[in-house]
Amino acid sequence: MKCQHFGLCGGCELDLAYEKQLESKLKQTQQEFSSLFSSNGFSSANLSVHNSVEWGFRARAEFRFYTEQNRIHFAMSNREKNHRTPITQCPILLPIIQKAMPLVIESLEADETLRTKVYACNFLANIESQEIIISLIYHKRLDSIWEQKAQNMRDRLHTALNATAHIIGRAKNQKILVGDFDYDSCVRESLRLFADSKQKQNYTFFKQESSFSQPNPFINTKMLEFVITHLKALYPQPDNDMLELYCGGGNFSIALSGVFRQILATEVVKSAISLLQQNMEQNFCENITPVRLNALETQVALSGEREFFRLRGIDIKRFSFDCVLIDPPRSGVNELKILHFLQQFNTIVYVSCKPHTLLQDLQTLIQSHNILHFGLFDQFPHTHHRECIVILRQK
Ligand SMILES: C[S@@+](CC[C@H](N)C(=O)[O-])C[C@H]1O[C@@H](n2cnc3c(N)ncnc32)[C@H](O)[C@@H]1O
Repeated sequence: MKCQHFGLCGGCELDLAYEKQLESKLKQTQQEFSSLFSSNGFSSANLSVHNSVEWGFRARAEFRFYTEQNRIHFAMSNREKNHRTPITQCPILLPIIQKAMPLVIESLEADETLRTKVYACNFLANIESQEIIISLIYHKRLDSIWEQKAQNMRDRLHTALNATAHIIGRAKNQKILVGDFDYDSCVRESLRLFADSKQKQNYTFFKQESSFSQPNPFINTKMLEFVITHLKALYPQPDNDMLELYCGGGNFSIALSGVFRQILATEVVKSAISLLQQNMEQNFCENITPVRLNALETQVALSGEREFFRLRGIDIKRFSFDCVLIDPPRSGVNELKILHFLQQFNTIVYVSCKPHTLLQDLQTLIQSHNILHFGLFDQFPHTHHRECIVILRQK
């Protein structure tokens, strides 16, 4: 293992050659889903596996600080014990985050205002390693002196990293932005899909410090390509409409806007909906309608069970949905009413970060649908985590 903190920090778990890790994830998935596959007539040999870059892939990181003999360190908790391990490097992070880590420590050690009562630090960077947000979180009120010091720190980081650096100071009921953000608390990422082919799809996507964003941008590119490729085969012309639940800032919505005539994208978090609106504007996507509704509310609204003020001005009847895409949190859909609603669509795309809940939800969905494609994506090498995308079609 390349990392000196392996076994002490609670992050990585697998100390195996990368090919062996993929093999074992594939085997485990085939075993767990074998009876579901056979009852649905899907051959597990058709399960596709998508590898990640092995190191330098993670665009988000969260650390605590740990002070020992007047020296400040990044820290991670050990999985079993409630013990903080000092971290000096982390090779799974994007190169710009790895480069920024010792510079952050240097800045804190050199300045008492920045160092006092700081207890955590989050990083968010873009795939190109050209832009980074460093969030410093405090147990104290931040004042103008802190802001000036943070500005100096940002200028130093900017030069040392040869990249755009921003600092966010957070404390109770307080958030101070230090940097020239293009959009509130966001980094700008250039997505290059199908880079080696004629159907290149390049666009810009904003990722926000406080909202969900895909942690491994290399795997995210592969996930988007997988979904676009298979949906384009089902929908060669943009004549159909798609409903999306759990859309976040529009990672899938923006990528799929060329495949569909219209997309209705729903999500529970208000700031994620604003982020999606910003991403639509940035990419001139006029065929996406974002609405803040949770998954159950979406089902209730579209089934005509109740009217929502949040849907005022939106003519639901103008949509003719054929496809639904869902990307729920780890708990899955886990609601029979929503699963039955999903069964009304010809195509279901299920993006899952937890095979266990995916398996549970699929038990219902395969009663009406056949599995066409099943992709396993290695979002987090060196851990047991498995990300799956399943595309189902009505029987
Ligand atoms: C795994 S993220 C996926 C986001 C997006 N598809 C992406 O790729 O970035 C799950 C999203 O579901 C949202 N969410 C969580 N519970 C929800 C619910 N009950 N109804 C709707 N959205 C929900 C979260 O806010 C989050 O944005």
